[in-house]
This record gives sequence, C-alpha cells and structure tokens, in this order.
Amino acid sequence: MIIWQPGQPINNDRFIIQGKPLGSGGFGITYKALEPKTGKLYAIKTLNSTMQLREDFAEQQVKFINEALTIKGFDHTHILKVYEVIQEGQLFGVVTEYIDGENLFKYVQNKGQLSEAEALLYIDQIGKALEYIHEKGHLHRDIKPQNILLRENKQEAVLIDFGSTRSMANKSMTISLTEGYAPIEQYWDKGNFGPHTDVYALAATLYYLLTADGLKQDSKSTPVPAYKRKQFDLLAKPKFYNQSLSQRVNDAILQGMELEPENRTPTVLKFRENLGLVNIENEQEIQLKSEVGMDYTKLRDLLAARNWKQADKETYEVMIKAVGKKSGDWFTSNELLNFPCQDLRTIDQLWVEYSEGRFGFSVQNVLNT
Ligand SMILES: Nc1ncnc2c1ncn2[C@@H]1O[C@H](COP(=O)(O)OP(=O)(O)OP(=O)(O)O)[C@@H](O)[C@H]1O
Repeated sequence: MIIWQPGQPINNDRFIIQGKPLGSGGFGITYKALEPKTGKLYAIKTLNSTMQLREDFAEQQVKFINEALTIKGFDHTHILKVYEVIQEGQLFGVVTEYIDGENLFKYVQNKGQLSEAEALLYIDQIGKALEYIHEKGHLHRDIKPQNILLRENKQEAVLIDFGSTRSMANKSMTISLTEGYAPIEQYWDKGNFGPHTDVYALAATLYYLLTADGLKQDSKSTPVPAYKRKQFDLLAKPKFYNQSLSQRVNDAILQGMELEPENRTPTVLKFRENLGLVNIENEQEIQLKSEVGMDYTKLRDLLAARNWKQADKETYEVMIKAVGKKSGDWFTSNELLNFPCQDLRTIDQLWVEYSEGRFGFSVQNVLNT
C-alpha cells in the first residue's frame, strides 16, 4: 500500500509532496505537490489505500487513468485542468492544476448561506462548464458543493472530481452517488440518465447554497435525499428555509429537482434560463447597445459566425461612427488612446494592430489564439 508522505520526492524528483493530503474520499486521495524546477504547485490524485487493497486494483487503475485522459481533452475556465498522468512504482497519479482556495461546502459552512446573487454567479459558471461537458457527450454525475472549488479572491468556481463521469452512450452505469444531490435515476444502474441527471444535482447544489443556515437549524446538511422523497419525505421549498429568496429562483430549483426525470428541467441551459441567467446576458447586450449609443449587434453576430473579415470591417465602421469620422479615415494613436473606453471594453475581442505607421483593427488574431 502506498501513501505519499510530506517532503517525499516522486516521479524521479520532479515533484515534492507538500504537507497533508488535500482530501481523500471513496476511491481517491489528492496531494499537493511542488515542482522545484518551476516553483509551481500542482495537485496529484491517485487511488486511495482501500482501492490499492482491492483484488481488481489493476483494472480500477486503468479505469481511473482513462477517466483522467478524457478530462485532459477538456478546456474550460470552470473545469479543473488536467495536465498529465505520471507513474511512481505501481501507482499512477493524475497531475492537475492546484487551486488555492476552498470548496463551496467549506466556504458556506464558514460564511453561512450565500446571497442569491453570489450563489447564482457560481451556479451560472458551473452550469456553463456542465453544458460544455454535455456537448462532449459526457455526464459528470457528482455535482455537489464539495466538488466545486473557489479560486481565492476571484469569485471563480471550478468543477473538480471527475471520478463518476461517464459517457452518455453508456446506458448501464455503476451505482455511485452522493445523497442529497444524486437524482432518483442514479439509485439504479440502468436509470434514465441524461443531462437532466446533472441538472438535479446542480439544482440541489443551489438549494444548499441558499438554504444552508435553515437546513442546519433543522439538523440537515443536504437537501432531502431523492430515495427518501420517493418513500415519504417531501422536499421543502427553498423559500421555506430562506424567505428572502425570489419566487423565480425558488421555482427554478423545484423544477430542476423534480423527482421523476420526465418532469424535470431537461437541460442545464433551460435551468439557467429558468433562473434568469441567460436573459441577464441578453439584457447586458441590450444595455451595451445603449451605453454610448452604439449598436454592436451586427459585430457580435459576425463574431459568433467567425466571419473575421466582415467583423474587422464592422469593427472599423462602428468605431469611426463612434468618433464621427468618415469612412476610409484612419485613427491617430492619440485618438485611439482617448477613444471612449467603455466601447473598447465592450468589444472585448477587439485587437488594435499597428502596422506601417497606422492603426487598424483585427478581431481575428485574438479569437484564433
Ligand atoms: N486541484 C485541487 N486543488 C486544490 N484542492 C483540491 C484539488 N483537488 C481536490 N482538492 C481538495 O480535496 C478535496 C477532495 O478532492 P476530490 O473531490 O478530488 O477527492 P475526494 O472526493 O476526496 O475523493 P473521491 O474522488 O474518491 O470522491 C476537495 O474538496 C478539495 O478541498
């Protein structure tokens, strides 16, 4: 049985284990490690001692590595970055980015339940990460506050722990669940799985973030588990624990946590819509239009269609209009420096290029890198 100790060098001295493990759970143990050559910190996850003692350890380890390799292909701001798989004797380790911050469960335990605005910020970020995972044909299947890390002082949530992740094509799934967050279909190995499976857990996570104080008074640390609801226990409305919640958020959570998959919000996008998050984005776009009287709708559409040439042209058109120049005019560096900053910021893909003594605009370079 191998447990790495503080100060232990691994992978031919490439990494040195730092302090006690960051966490350990049903099958994994996660260490903090320093790469002395670069001074960078990483997290390295291996199978834990219980798994190492199992007869089918070798098989389990292959599964563990294959899962890691799937995530290695993911590239999303709100998904933990997986860098590589290393080997130390019999044990394989998955090297990932190290997040200097705490998980949402600990954060709420220390701080108390979150305001609606803060909770929705994290749920929106993790919702987008889930949409990305679903588009790639996978389900996470273990969304819960403990599996969401917050980057210190950044209000940025990152989804971790892909140990339960499965391809949607896999109709028979092993039973692995976290009570309070797992939907009813996860209690059967051939349940009706789909994006709605992660919607339930995401809605339950939001339920927890907004009602943690009330739940605690009721001696509960999660929303009522799905199997209990099936038998006798009703799910209390989030508003029952937190009267200040908006009706909209209360209702969106209840629809996202419908017991039967058929009645539940079918996709994460729909769930975000029900929470008013997708509309907020649209509203922001409308506000951008009126902020300094410029209309960026055409530019946004061209960018979305990746029509770079037309987008470059439209950027130029929008900018000359904003400062009252004639078509064909160029900008001096001074004009660019004094350009209404709000506008420059709203076209966040804008790239100002300097060539042959003149300034031009290109959106292509930035978006292609
Ligand atoms: N990359 C990381 N950076 C910083 N802390 C981490 C990282 N990964 C995990 N942790 C910490 O360790 C805790 C447990 O991690 P993780 O969820 O990966 O494993 P687990 O739940 O303990 O094990 P299992 O995968 O068996 O359920 C997290 O809640 C977090 O506090």
